[in-house]
Amino acid sequence: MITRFTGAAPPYRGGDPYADYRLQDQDAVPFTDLPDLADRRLGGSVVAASDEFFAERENLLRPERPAFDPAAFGHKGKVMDGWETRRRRGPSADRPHPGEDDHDWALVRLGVPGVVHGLVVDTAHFRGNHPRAVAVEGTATPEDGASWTVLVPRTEVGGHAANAFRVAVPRRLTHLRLRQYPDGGIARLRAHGEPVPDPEWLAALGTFDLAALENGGRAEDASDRFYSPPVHTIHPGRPRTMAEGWETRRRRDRGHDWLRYRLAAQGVIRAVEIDTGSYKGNAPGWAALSVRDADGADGADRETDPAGGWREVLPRTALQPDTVHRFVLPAAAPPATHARLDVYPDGGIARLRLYGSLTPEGARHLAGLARRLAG
Ligand SMILES: NC(=O)NC(NC(N)=O)C(=O)[O-]
Repeated sequence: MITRFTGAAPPYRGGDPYADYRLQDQDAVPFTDLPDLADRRLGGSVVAASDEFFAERENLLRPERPAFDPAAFGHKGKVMDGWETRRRRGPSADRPHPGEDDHDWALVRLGVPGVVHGLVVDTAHFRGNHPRAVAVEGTATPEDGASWTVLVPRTEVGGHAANAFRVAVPRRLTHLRLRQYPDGGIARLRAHGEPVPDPEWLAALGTFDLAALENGGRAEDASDRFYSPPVHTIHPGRPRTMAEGWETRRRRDRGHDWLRYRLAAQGVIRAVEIDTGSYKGNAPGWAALSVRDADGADGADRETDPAGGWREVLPRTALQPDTVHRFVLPAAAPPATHARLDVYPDGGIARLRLYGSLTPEGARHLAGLARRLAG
């Protein structure tokens, strides 16, 4: 466990409900840079729960920060932005307390299967009604009789806190089981990790988006994360608002902003879609795309190459606001494992789609990875 919070938080006394929220220094939770594989926007779902009397299980995967309205009460009690079960009782008048192992559970299907490196069990706003302890298991075979691997053993947690756990289980998981002892409320569950695509599916598709998170792509880094994170650009679908893309702050220097991606595996990009959807007064003026092959023979020359191994495949090109731009790349585009989008001078990018196919080397790499992580 990374954070060490236990016990209840003080009752809410008015003012900012986050003023006394317990979150250790973000730097102590390094895995939150990795995408949340359970994110609802990626298709994550809470498919079942033992109980959800006070608050619905689906709240667990909502992407936004949990909200608290002190005045909101419904027919079932205080309206809570999380998953909250009723209070458990013992079997009889002389044994009024729940048994030692009594607990509630929720079953989560990840939006994107992959290796989970860290979990956050967020009890925001559950101050006197948070669980005493939690446990999390994972599997890739959720049907009856599935074998579950322990990711987090039963551990005491605190109320109104970000309870963070490092996970060291090198397996491709599709489902998680969250247990709370003996009952209570959990606002959010975040499962940060690396997506691991199904190589058979990608082979059947042939040509697909090599950058998409659901296909195993990653937004590795970006020049700016002021308004929104770079991972948004490889989410599925089109964004409905500016908040669902990647937007930089206004630059006041002579530089420019950029996004760097790791592709699903070594592949050849043939068609590029740059979407400035919703960015109307703040779309970049121009964009250029470069690729690099970290697996290829030219890797050795990278140290001496002034471009660091990057090859431009789309020269600096004007962009329109709120538009999907499509570019067909020259037939001779080089194989690549990474891509970089430079935007000039700053602005918002809603989505980047890099359609292409795996090289035989890339396909072999993904098949080997899936085999090793099948466990
Ligand atoms: N004030 C509460 O939150 N009480 C109860 N919970 C809800 N949601 O009403 C409870 O028993 O935990």
